[in-house]
Amino acid sequence: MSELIGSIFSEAGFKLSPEDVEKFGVYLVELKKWNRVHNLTSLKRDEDIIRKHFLDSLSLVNCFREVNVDWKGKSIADVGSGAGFPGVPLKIYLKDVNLFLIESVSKKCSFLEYLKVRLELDWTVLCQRAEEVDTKFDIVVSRAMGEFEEVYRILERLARDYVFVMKGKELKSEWIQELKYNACKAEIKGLPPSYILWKKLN
Ligand SMILES: C[S@@+](CC[C@H](N)C(=O)[O-])C[C@H]1O[C@@H](n2cnc3c(N)ncnc32)[C@H](O)[C@@H]1O
Repeated sequence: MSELIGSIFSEAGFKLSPEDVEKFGVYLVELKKWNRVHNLTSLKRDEDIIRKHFLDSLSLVNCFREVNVDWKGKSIADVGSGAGFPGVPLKIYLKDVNLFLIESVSKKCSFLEYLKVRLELDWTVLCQRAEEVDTKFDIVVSRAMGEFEEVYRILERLARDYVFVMKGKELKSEWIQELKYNACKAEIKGLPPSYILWKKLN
């Protein structure tokens, strides 16, 4: 298992420490265990979970680098985090970020609270609808929370500096021209190319 995790990440250019590999291993085991009772992910195979959830979440790191985002010590909110994507892989890899996971479904919040203890990491779970959160965060990230046209305002209201939305393969010109978003093209070995929309607010 550790070998598979290490090799998938290193092939894609992410060097993980043995501790990080172990944390991703525990995450995988717990996700599959909880998935037997709660529907947290439709993916069943280890390799699919590692690539499509863990590695895909880290495509944000490449976009942060491309945009020159200084994430160290910053607050990052993952909105509609579900089983922790992309926030938890970001926390494992970046470490020095103050992570908030916003998720409205209580069984998913319970998983995120449990996972924090199992991984011996620190983050805050805000178990409520994002529309009801009245704090601002330096960086707001989100994956698969809903239609872009419906979520971008919710995300921008929560962000002090940046919004990053993982959009997959879809990119509409109006998001760039009318809503003034920019796009990173994530090309990570082992994953189909995908877009991350981003906007600097200040
Ligand atoms: C399709 S899942 C994606 C989960 C995760 N981001 C991922 O990429 O695997 C969408 C998640 O967003 C949550 N969600 C949707 N709208 C929300 C809102 N307004 N506030 C908080 N959570 C929301 C849902 O409960 C669900 O867990």
